[in-house]
Amino acid sequence: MASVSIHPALDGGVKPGSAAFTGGTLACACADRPVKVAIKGQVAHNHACGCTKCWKPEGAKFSVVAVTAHENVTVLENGDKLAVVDPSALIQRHACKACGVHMYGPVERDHAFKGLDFIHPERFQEAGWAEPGFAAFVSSIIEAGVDPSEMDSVRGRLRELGLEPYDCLSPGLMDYVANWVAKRTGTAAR
Ligand SMILES: N[C@@H](CCC(=O)N[C@@H](CSCO)C(=O)NCC(=O)O)C(=O)O
Ligand SMILES: [Zn+2]
Ligand SMILES: [Zn+2]
Repeated sequence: MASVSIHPALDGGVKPGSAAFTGGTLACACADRPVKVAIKGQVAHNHACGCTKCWKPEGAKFSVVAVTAHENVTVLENGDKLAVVDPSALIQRHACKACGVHMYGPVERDHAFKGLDFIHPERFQEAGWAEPGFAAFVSSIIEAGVDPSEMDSVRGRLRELGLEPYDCLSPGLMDYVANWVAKRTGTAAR
């Protein structure tokens, strides 16, 4: 039986990134006047995300999403096509109004991720972006309509691809967020 599809860029195996990648240009899916956004440097914390809020290509169960510092993000072309998907969300996802691709999503609110922008490296016109290292918000794919009976095969396939499945973020990132809160409340050990 064919294995369950996770994402078209991952189904054939996770392609390792290149140490020589110094950034590139993200392009939306429009043939006419595509939105282009320059990203300086390699991306960080790349992961597959099963949440309903991240942009996914048609038919994909997961998105591929990473972060970069906001200062590394520059809208190059056709920025007039961008609109914020959900102004009340932590991540201010700027999407192309014509094709729906999310181009960058800054976190501006007081939060552990403030100053970071979420981007979708599969939209880079260049190869070499750092590969995803884990899968986040896996149970959330049920919210998008996946049958709960499929979850064992989804988690099994993610493990086969080397993407450990978590139902929130990875333990390292969850610890980072919790310690940011502990520092705020004065209870942090260090
Ligand atoms: N079950 C919800 C989860 C949505 C969610 O919390 N998403 C995470 C991960 S996005 C990339 O890692 C998050 O941090 N969201 C903040 C935001 O969306 O602003 C669902 O599936 O909708
Ligand atoms: Zn577009
Ligand atoms: Zn997400």
